[in-house]
Amino acid sequence: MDVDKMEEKDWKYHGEGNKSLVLSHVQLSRVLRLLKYPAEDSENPPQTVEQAFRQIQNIVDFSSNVMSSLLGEKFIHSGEVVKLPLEFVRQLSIRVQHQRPAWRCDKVMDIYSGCALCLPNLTSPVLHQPTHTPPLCIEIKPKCGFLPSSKHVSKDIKTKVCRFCMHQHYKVASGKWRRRSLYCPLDLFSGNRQRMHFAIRHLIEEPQNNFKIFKGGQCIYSSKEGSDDSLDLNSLLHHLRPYFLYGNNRINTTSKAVLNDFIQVLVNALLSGGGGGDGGMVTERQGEGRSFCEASLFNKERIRHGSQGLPSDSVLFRILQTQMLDTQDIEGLYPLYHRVEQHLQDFPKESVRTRLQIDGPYDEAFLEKLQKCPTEDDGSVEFAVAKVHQYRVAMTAKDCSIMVALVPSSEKEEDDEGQRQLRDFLSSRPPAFSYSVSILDLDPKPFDSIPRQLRLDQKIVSCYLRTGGALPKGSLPSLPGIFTAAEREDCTLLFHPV
Ligand SMILES: O=P(O)(O)O[C@@H]1[C@@H](OP(=O)(O)O)[C@H](OP(=O)(O)O)[C@H](O)[C@H](OP(=O)(O)O)[C@H]1OP(=O)(O)O
Ligand SMILES: Nc1ncnc2c1ncn2[C@@H]1O[C@H](COP(=O)(O)OP(=O)(O)OP(=O)(O)O)[C@@H](O)[C@H]1O
Repeated sequence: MDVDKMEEKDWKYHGEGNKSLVLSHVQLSRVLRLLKYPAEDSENPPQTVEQAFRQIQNIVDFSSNVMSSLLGEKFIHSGEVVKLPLEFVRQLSIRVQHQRPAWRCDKVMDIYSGCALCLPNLTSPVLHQPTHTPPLCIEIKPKCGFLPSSKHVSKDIKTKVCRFCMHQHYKVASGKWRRRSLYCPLDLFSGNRQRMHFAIRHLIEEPQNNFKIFKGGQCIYSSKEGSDDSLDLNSLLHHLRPYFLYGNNRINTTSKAVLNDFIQVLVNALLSGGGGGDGGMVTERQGEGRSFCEASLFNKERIRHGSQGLPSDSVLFRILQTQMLDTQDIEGLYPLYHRVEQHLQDFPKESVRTRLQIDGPYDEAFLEKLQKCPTEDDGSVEFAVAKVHQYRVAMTAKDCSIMVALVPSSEKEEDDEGQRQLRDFLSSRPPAFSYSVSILDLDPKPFDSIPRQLRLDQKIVSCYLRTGGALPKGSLPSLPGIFTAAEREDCTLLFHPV
């Protein structure tokens, strides 16, 4: 990308999270990810250009040297740091301001450093040929997929109800979201198609910041964050229908069938090895007790084919394994964090912080530290720091997103259109898609975010225990058309035999 020839008109607002704002190129399959700062800092940049550059380089290094090795290279696009003309950044910041959701405007885009991360645009993959049907890209932020079993967990409820489901109560109580999502990550990570299907329906019903759909690079379905606007399922179905018309269903494809087929294709991609293909070996998951959340509405008695587990080359398996590097739970980790903190206070030289790689560099030595961490605590600062590093990596895996790009198989790939239709007709299967699976948002979590984690954990658990898992009236999702009353009663009605 030639940064000297950058023109504002070629870039548009694409999206944002808590700490970065993303712009996409109108023609090239590229995005620029810029840092955000608290609005109070908008007059004075909170860090120097060198620090901003280092922060973004750290993101690239962490993704390419650490997360890529744990999650699998094939899923990762680490990108590169670019230095943009300041005037270009300032003009863009003004141009995109009105498109930003109000609830994200407590932070402003960094207009001082000119540093940004340049990445492939995962919502308009290059494998798409412009003449054909645009790709559908589905973004899922799955969050934590297991229940802790650490001996340090002090509240029994944490071993029964997953963090996401408990957190929903806190989010509704604190006004972050008006309605509770009934999505449960443990269902998505189960590897059981029925449970995964159930989980995805709940993501569609109440997407919050966990689910988005893009068509040809445009976001066509997401929560209108902070607003009470109801979601438009009919509009979504209108977009999806052309992708799922096939065989004898060409005319009479019901909304339910379209949605079921869409979810089935998505589940296939999530269980696959990441780029076409059939998935490979099925690996047994951890003990059943850790993989069911008591707050999930999925009726576990109804599982028809037992728990299949996740294929070891699937994106969900890799993410879950990395999340499970959090072996101590925040309650067990905090004293180890405290040991490191104490050591840094006792030896305040910068060289100590550097030797322990508290703020990077995120290189092979960092990866080795966390991979070679002994199982027994010998009381050393090295043990504590390795556990903290593992925890931070697990945090990143608990907060990353998956992007699944679905491209309808082109006529070329399908030997002959007529034959394809006949095959679809005979098999009553949805049409074929090629797909690619990527993981985004693999930033390192700062060392000093750990005390906040402990406080948040305590707030979430005490809120859940205080309310007994009950929610205020009207805070349950109610998107017409996703679940009928009967389906809520019996989720097994939802599924095609597979
Ligand atoms: O703590 P959590 O689980 O609420 O996760 C935070 C996310 O909230 P969520 O619950 O997904 O809505 C939060 O997402 P939102 O701002 O709510 O969209 C961020 O991803 C935050 O990460 P960071 O501080 O920006 O690096 C996330 O913080 P970390 O815990 O990953 O630091
Ligand atoms: N490479 C990419 N291609 C396409 N879209 C992207 C890409 N990277 C990010 N996005 C979009 O921009 C949004 C914000 O990006 P991202 O999740 O990285 O921000 P963040 O501030 O790190 O989020 P968080 O709130 O989790 O900290 C994403 O949800 C996604 O929709």
